[in-house]
Amino acid sequence: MPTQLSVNVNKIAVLRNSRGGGEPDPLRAAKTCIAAGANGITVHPRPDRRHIVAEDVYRLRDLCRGAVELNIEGNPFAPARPGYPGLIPLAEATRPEQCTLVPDADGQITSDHGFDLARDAERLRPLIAALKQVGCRVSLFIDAGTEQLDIARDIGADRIEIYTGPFAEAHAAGTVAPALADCARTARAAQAAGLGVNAGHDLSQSNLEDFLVGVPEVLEVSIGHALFSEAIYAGLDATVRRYLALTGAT
Ligand SMILES: CC(=O)[C@@H](O)[C@H](O)COP(=O)(O)O
Ligand SMILES: NCC(=O)COP(=O)(O)O
Repeated sequence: MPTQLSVNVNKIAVLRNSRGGGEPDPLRAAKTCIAAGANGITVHPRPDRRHIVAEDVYRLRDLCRGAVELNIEGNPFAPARPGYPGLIPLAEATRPEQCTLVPDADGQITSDHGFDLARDAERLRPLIAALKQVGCRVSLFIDAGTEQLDIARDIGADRIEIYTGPFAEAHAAGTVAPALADCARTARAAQAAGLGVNAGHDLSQSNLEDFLVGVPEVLEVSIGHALFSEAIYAGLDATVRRYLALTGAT
């Protein structure tokens, strides 16, 4: 079965929020991704509303329903606050096909580590049960190299998502072998425990093929930052030419 691609549209909302209007619209970007064949849409609404907000998630829910998987990421321990309902209430309201739980602290620039399963398991257990109750598949964000994946299965998780930031960094530095081996070992341990394996963070056209060759049977990758960076470069030439046609310079 080919690895499914879920496009993370956070970055479209970063650009939109920088001007305070409605453009670019994550919904329109998601529509284009789905029309191009993407298998899912990922969002990571953060309590500080820096990019995707709950209102986006409701609209994306309607767009994805019956078409592709909606994957909502977030810290299940982060409390609700004005403008942020909390991950579990948001999932209860929107019933995404998948929720990926990520242990992000407030104000982190981006996700940079997975759960400590031995420490976090008992707090996660009832939250995973609540998500399963509304029909979500539950995936836990996990560092490559993590042992004890039986714990993840025992508390009710369906999948893990391997945090691929260190792999991507090592790939760019030309020293990828140990990081890739860590990812492969963790994937095998998760699969042996009966869990599915997703992966994400800083995956790109430069490193994805090597990752998928080195780590077998990855069910889904979620990609945002690099995908939209690459899309800017891919579309820039044609866009400049269209403006020049409008100014009469060509
Ligand atoms: C969970 C994860 O891996 C992150 O990549 C995250 O979804 C990205 O979040 P930001 O777009 O806020 O950096
Ligand atoms: N779960 C990872 C994700 O959704 C996208 O991460 P990135 O490609 O924006 O680093």
